[in-house]
Amino acid sequence: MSKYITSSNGQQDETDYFPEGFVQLQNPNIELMDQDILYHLGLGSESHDLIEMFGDVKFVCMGGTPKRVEQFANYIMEEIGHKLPTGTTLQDISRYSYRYSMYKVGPVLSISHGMGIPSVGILLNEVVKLMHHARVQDPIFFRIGTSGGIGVEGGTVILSEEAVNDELEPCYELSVLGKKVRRPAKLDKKLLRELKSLHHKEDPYETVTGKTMCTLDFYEGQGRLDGAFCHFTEAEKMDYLQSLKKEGIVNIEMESLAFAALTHAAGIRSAIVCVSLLDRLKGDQIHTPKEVLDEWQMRPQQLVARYIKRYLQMKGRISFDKTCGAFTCGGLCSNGIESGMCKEICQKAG
Ligand SMILES: O=P(O)(O)O[C@H]1O[C@H](CO)[C@@H](O)[C@H]1O
Ligand SMILES: O=c1cc[nH]c(=O)[nH]1
Repeated sequence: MSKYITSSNGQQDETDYFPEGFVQLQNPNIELMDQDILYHLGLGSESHDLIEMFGDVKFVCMGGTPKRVEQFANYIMEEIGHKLPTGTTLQDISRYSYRYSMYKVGPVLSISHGMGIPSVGILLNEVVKLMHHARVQDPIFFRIGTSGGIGVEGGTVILSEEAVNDELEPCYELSVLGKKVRRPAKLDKKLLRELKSLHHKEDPYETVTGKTMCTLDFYEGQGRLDGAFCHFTEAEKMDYLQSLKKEGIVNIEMESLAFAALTHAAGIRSAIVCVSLLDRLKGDQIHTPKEVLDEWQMRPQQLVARYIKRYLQMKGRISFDKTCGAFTCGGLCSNGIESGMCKEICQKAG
């Protein structure tokens, strides 16, 4: 029988947020090991000084392809005005793993996760351990992805409220020692609101929120008629997609369940920002020209970059008021900026 993982306080679906904000592992074995080899990242806790290399990380941004995460690394470098040491260029830190690509730009890590739950699941195990070994405090994870919209035009940016499986449950199921273990696939609600508030009226596209369905396949698994295998009719497909729409599903992709569940289980705040590549109620094949798709894929990156920039700007403006003995954010808190963000920075500064 399936069961929910329970946290140490015995609650069914809550994870503990550890006091100092360090990422804790829910695995006592790791501390007993002489070294921890992060095999798929090409890193290790003894072979590399992980605190020195990654201790200042605040944001971990993930996307499916090596190209996208390299592009995001270059883009965020421009946006936050990060300068590389003279004579150096951006390097793929995980290049010798031949699995994933990872770039570091100041407090931002940009990492490719490949396609599907197994690939993102393996990566998350190692990145969560990396955060732990590097003693990173309160990291925020983003998935910057693509998806098929349901009643949502191509080019629309979609913020996931929750990730659901194909039975529409917000639940990631994994077989552990032959038994099904279920973990709640929860995303951070406040982060979602903050991201939503960063959509600009002038943006030439819509930003919508809703449930994201995560599947194990791109073709039959997403009700496509154009795979190598198909034993259902167009009418059956349309009935199915319309039923998803009625349930509040706005897009379909292939990593959100594991991403939401594993970040939540690790006590890490996370959000998923995808662009829709097409409206699945209108077709299956992606006809849009490559240059247009490339521009669309920048849209989730822009939103996440706005969040990161604002966070860093606000952090830079925190000062200590000697008169009242409190940290102030240059008046930002009272100027309509999402107060949660200020509070988090203030608390950390304090
Ligand atoms: O665009 P990314 O982030 O790779 O993700 C989406 O694209 C892939 C399918 O083309 C799946 O992995 C799906 O989740
Ligand atoms: O339809 C789509 C488009 C991108 N990614 C998916 O998983 N499905």
